[in-house]
Amino acid sequence: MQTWSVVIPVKPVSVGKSRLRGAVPEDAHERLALALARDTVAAVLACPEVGEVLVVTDDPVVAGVVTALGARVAPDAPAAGLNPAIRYGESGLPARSWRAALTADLPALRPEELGAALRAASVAPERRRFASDAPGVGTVLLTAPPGVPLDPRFGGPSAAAHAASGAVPLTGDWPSLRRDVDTGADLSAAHRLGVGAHTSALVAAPCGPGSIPC
Ligand SMILES: Nc1nc2c(ncn2[C@@H]2O[C@H](COP(=O)(O)OP(=O)(O)OP(=O)(O)O)[C@@H](O)[C@H]2O)c(=O)[nH]1
Ligand SMILES: C=C(OP(=O)(O)O)C(=O)O
Repeated sequence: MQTWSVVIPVKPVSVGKSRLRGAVPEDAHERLALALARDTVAAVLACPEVGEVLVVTDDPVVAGVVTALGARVAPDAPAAGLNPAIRYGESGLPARSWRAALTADLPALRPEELGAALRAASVAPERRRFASDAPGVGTVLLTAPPGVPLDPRFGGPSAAAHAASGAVPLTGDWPSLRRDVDTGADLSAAHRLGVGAHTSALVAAPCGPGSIPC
């Protein structure tokens, strides 16, 4: 079994997850953004295939929470957006490691599904691999074998961008891995799959009074 080093970029919660604003009361938005990242990082650290997690963030609260979970933290030194943050994080990983980048908005992530995706990424073809999000438009996971740069193309229709750059899609049935949360509807879908403890604590049961949208 390969052991993976995983980079997770996290935007400061004061500005992150802007498309999700309104899904919970305004005064809970930043706590929700923090909870999404916290549940994601906890699931990644619980995955036996993962040897280390490096979170790239300028948010001191996120940094404190993920450090307590067992992740390493690097500042977002480039301050130039998501892909530069991932490249910067990658530069801090062991040179000959199997590497992955994962978004921090996967609150339903199950460690066994991430592990299955990483195992699939470590067999032939030993190339850059990616897992698209549930709609098949974005990307949740990008991987590279030792010696091959991740060369991330996250943002917008990134599944097509990763494929065009030569990365090979991972085709497994991993609903919790593919369920990123950008909108209230995504949050409802994640809640139906079963979210981690911190997200769960902030999200009422779907379809009830005062609940997130169904
Ligand atoms: N360190 C860092 N992480 C980023 C940056 N931009 C996005 N991310 C992270 O990259 C992942 C995917 O980004 P999005 O899903 O678009 O998240 P977002 O930018 O917070 O969401 P919106 O404001 O709704 O666009 C999330 O884990 C974000 O926290 C950045 O400039 N720096
Ligand atoms: C950054 C990405 O995520 P989102 O769909 O949240 O913009 C992406 O899919 O490349």
